[in-house]
Amino acid sequence: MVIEGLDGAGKRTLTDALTAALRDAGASVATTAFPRYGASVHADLVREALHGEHGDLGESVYGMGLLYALDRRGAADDIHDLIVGHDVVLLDRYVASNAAYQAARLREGADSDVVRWVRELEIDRFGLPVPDAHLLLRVTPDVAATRARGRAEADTARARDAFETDDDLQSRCSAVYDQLAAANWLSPWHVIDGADRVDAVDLAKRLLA
Ligand SMILES: Nc1ncnc2c1ncn2[C@@H]1O[C@H](COP(=O)(O)OP(=O)(O)OP(=O)(O)O)[C@@H](O)[C@H]1O
Ligand SMILES: Cc1cn([C@H]2C[C@H](O)[C@@H](COP(=O)(O)O)O2)c(=O)[nH]c1=O
Repeated sequence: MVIEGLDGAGKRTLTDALTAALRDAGASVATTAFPRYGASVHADLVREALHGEHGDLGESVYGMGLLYALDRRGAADDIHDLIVGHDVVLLDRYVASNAAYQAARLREGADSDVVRWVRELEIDRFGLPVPDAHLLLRVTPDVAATRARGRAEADTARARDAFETDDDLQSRCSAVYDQLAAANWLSPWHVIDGADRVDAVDLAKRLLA
């Protein structure tokens, strides 16, 4: 199960709450977040590029898309093992993040070459598992930006990066996410209203039903 949404939407917060609720209900749960900052050289290159290092690398849509994909490729065996060993595997961002953000950066939609490229590269060529479902944690770009700003003010180690500070990109990305959800891209998508606190206990019950 993949949790997707804009920067600052609350995915990490929901992942933590849902993990606790699922465990309380008796399920074995594993979680992973992408990019795997601090755990993969490709993810660390991404972070550095999003903070202005490595010349024009951060401007390259396909270059950045490939780095995100290589980060996940390095985790492919681990993800397969987690799926075998747990009732639920929660992924905080996955292949759909790459599709949404890179399409948004190119000012394209869900039906675009870059979205097809992401799928062919990550699923067909790298053999990453196809998720059973996506949860789109939907908030307006304004709400997401406010939350991301608040987080950066509270934690200086979490300074906003080039994608987070680009309001137009976040708006386009929100539109692409809606299109991916409407098309049930890769698997069924469930849209969750993230404007208020999500009831993780209720969500866990529905997921386990
Ligand atoms: N429902 C909510 N209402 C108000 N604030 C929230 C809510 N959910 C999360 N937050 C706060 O918003 C900020 C961003 O949340 P979080 O880190 O979970 O987002 P994220 O989607 O994982 O972000 P990113 O993709 O940028 O890592 C945090 O400070 C968090 O405490
Ligand atoms: C996994 C992934 C992420 N992105 C984008 C989305 C965010 O703006 C940044 C970093 O993610 P974080 O949640 O803020 O840590 O990268 C992407 O474009 N492609 C991906 O595959």
